[in-house]
Amino acid sequence: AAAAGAPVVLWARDPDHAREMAETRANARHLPDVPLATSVRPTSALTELSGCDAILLVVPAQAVREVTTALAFVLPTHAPLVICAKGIERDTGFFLSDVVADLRPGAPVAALSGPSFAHDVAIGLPTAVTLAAPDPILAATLAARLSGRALRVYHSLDLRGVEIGGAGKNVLAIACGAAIGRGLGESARAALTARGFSELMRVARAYGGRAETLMGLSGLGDVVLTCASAASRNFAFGERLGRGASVAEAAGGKLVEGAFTANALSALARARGVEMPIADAVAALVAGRAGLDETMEALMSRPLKAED
Ligand SMILES: NC(=O)C1=CN([C@@H]2O[C@H](COP(=O)(O)OP(=O)(O)OC[C@H]3O[C@@H](n4cnc5c(N)ncnc54)[C@H](O)[C@@H]3O)[C@@H](O)[C@H]2O)C=CC1
Ligand SMILES: O=C(CO)COP(=O)(O)O
Repeated sequence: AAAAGAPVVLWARDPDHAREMAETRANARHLPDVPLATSVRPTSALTELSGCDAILLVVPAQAVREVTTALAFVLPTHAPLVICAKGIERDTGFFLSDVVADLRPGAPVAALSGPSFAHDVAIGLPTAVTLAAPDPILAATLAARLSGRALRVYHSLDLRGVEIGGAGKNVLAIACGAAIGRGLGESARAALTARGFSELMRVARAYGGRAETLMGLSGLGDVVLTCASAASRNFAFGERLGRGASVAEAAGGKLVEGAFTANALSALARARGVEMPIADAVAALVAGRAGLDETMEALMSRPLKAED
């Protein structure tokens, strides 16, 4: 937002962290080598967001409810909340836009998603993402306001499709990481990526998402990035599981969204009669219900079928 020329209030819940960022003009905990733009003002006072005309919600998916509840008290109802988290609420199986809509009835909601490692965006490497909102004017306006020389933001009306692509690709990345970590090879990774993507297409269709959205940046684009790169926390988590680490060791204290989302995604699919064997396998692996070798064997011994 700052690179696109907007004045930005950067809220963090930890007062020490906000103070440190204001003093050092950097975020030593998350992006240590990137200076904060002069137009970014860190704070830990939520009330300072009350004058903002849009909010980018960049907290873990499982914290969206808590933070939106607090925000609902300070934001005017016309201010759009743009969900940047990628996941599904674990305890309820809710899509994040439904969590937000419940807490801020009638207020505008959008989602920003796509292949974009935070560090790449922060240092101004070329990146393209999708911003979706059911209101076409809101989607186009927000996309234009966030776009800059390095970040290209496409707009879309398909909020559901964008959410499912972003949440689902993290689950697939864990599967791909596990295959690589276990030494199953690049062909296995390609097979998991392609068959996993077809699972995402099926579940998205069942929940009203458009195939075109899944084929775009927020679906295929992010699947390609996250399933192929060891810089992805989800992929790296899977890779460590594949090498024999426990779930806790494999996470290494980092946020692994796919580990929280896998079971919820698999349950959403089941509820609409959609088959997602790869997502089911990741859910079982993460919950400790199955080992990697038996999981791979089960996937490989499924009945042969036509490719869909
Ligand atoms: N890091 C990346 O490259 C990208 C991340 N995302 C998504 O953004 C979301 C956040 O991820 P990151 O920023 O990378 O995670 P992170 O772990 O680097 O940072 C999360 C931040 O949220 C704060 N936080 C956690 N729980 C909170 C709560 N209950 N209330 C207030 N603040 C809370 C943490 O203190 C931390 O500062 C995730 O859903 C992720 O999938 C999306 C695209 C790229
Ligand atoms: O969403 C991302 C890139 O688009 C970041 O992926 P990880 O959370 O796996 O690091």
